[in-house]
Amino acid sequence: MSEQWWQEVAAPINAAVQQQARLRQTRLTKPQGALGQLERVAIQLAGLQGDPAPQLQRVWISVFAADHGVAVEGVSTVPQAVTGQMLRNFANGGAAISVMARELGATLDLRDLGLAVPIEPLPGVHHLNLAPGSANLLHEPALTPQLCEQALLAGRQAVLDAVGQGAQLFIAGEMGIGNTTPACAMASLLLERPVVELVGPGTGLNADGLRHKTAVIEAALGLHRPHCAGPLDILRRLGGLEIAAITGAYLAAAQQGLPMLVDGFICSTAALCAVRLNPSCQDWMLFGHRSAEPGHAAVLAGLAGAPLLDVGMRLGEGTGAAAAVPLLRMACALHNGMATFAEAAVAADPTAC
Ligand SMILES: Cc1cc2ncn([C@H]3O[C@H](COP(=O)(O)O)[C@@H](O)[C@H]3O)c2cc1C
Ligand SMILES: O=C(O)c1cccnc1
Repeated sequence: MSEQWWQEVAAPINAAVQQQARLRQTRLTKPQGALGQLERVAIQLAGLQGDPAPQLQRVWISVFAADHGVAVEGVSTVPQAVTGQMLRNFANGGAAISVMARELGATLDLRDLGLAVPIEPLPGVHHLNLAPGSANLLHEPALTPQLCEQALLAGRQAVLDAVGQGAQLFIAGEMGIGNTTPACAMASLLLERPVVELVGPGTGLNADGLRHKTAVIEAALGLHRPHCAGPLDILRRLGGLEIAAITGAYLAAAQQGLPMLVDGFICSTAALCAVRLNPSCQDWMLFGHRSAEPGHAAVLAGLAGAPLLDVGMRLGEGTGAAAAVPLLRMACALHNGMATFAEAAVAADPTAC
């Protein structure tokens, strides 16, 4: 493997199959474009899967958990111990993403990159324990170059495991108390937008809390901005273990030819970083929802991403992506199962005019 594996170009899209799917959509018994985004995503999935009849039976969800040193600055409403407690909840089946994975018949894969408050080993969870969370980005880089590299590779490994199990769609989720702070800091530098336009309440900060969080992020940017020459510096200095792992996962998914459905603000910021590191991975991304976290809209715009849902969710864990899977499955079923004008003997074929 080359030193910078993430720069290897993404898998090619099957343009011929995509064109075939586009043509089929014009022949199905409906006015042109009447199924809106459902048409667009079915065509996209056909091209990505290289299959004129795209399928989404096997969905894989990897949730990456890690703590953040900056949490000690009071940028979240809850203590760091909640990261590990929620990981246990994921494993025990009680978290939102656990329920959604069951409902979807999806694989729920859990990866612990490093917690500040250790928990007992959980059966079925990959405890990587790279570090006891990231360092406090208010005072120093969140990650060392070595940790950043290890976290990127951990994300890649999750994708390789998903591919090995025959996954047809990859969803990344995150759990890390305080992680809307690093995500906001990264988004501010990646998009060159002021912090105030991107910062949000995360778990539910009030106005005072939001002002404090904004000041912390601005101070951190003052420290790191002069040292950030590109997306890798931004990831390493301002990100965190799970954000780097998700970035690595997205890069690897595109390289492996595995379509991915991106979640909310934090995952989308990792997606933006992945696209800045390797623009070829963008074609493999679909976007599940627009989170209520205010900065998400700007990050999506930076990715030219059209989210399928906008239902006021702001949880993370991969839940906004998981919520969109039934809609994607519906899009595939319509694409594969509807009759054409010729088959149904419907004389309203717009392509015949
Ligand atoms: C019980 C609980 C479950 C969660 N699941 C995801 N998050 C979400 O909230 C955190 C980010 O918000 P902030 O930056 O304000 O800490 C992340 O862990 C994210 O996944 C949760 C947060 C809580 C409290
Ligand atoms: O959009 C997200 O990913 C999000 C928003 C708030 C808290 N945690 C995650």
